Amino acid sequence: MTVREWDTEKYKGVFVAMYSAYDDTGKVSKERVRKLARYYASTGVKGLYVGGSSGEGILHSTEERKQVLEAVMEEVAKELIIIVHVGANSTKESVELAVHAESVGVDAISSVPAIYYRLSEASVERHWQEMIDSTSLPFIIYNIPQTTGFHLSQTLFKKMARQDKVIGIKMSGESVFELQQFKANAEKPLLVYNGPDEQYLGGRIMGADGGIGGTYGVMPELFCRLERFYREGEINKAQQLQGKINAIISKLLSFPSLYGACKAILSLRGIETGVPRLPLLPIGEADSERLIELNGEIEKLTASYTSLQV
Ligand SMILES: CC(=O)N[C@@H]([C@@H](O)[C@H](O)[C@H](O)CO)[C@@H](O)CC(=O)C(=O)O
Repeated sequence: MTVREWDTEKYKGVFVAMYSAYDDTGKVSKERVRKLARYYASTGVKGLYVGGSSGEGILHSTEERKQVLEAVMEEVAKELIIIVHVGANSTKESVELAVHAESVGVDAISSVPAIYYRLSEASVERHWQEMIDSTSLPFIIYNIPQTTGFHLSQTLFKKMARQDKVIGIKMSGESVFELQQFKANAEKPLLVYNGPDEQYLGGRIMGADGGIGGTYGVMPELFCRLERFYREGEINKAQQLQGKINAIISKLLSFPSLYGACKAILSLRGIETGVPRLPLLPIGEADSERLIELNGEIEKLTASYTSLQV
């Protein structure tokens, strides 16, 4: 069998886990999705991760997930690398989304294990395998044990990673040791993405090839700067910037919902994405002053770092 060589370079770097975009009645708005994607295309990020946790994919109908992806592809497919999360509770729906993703030309598909049922490794393996076999696209495992409850073992990971089409893992668990182990245990060069935005630098130092994160969405230029510091070996500067980013993330996490806060910040910048879908909470009036202040802080920090780019 010929081993297919993927251009893994194109998958390395900063990927925004893109938020959902709804109209004012809560329906998915293709127009707003396009506007959000266009904004990210202007910031220097490598690509987008569509329909993941930050994208609320799991709260959307299959049709809505297709609509979101189509809007993204229509707007930025030529400029950004697009990875789409196709994981759903049933394998059947996940496969349908994977096939659709291939038909619109994404660069890779990705999936969490199915949630709700306490699944065996064999079950998760089969779930992923059906998706992998349904397209000719590369596949990126999405490991996020704190939300799915599924702890991916190195054994299953190793087995999955032997396949040509499995090119990477998005490691949203918090252990950078485990992240490093995924990299070390793959029997081929394999992409590892840092998941926790608070330790982007830590993940990179321990072997990640880039990151996929939700809070990048309100400060994409800062994560691009952090990536650049790391690539240029400016570790002290990178450490300082990571500290400043973390102060912002802590404030974002102090609101009733992280996505609500991020979406409200985008709205302050004229990018409307609506409020998150329940049960994720919106941000109330009482928090608006604090949000304006935080947005100002992010913009000031971004300006101070982008002025460094000559
Ligand atoms: C557990 C969790 O949700 N982690 C987030 C982070 O971006 C996270 O929101 C951030 O580090 C703030 O804690 C990402 O790893 C998830 C992600 O990329 C996604 O939206 O799919």
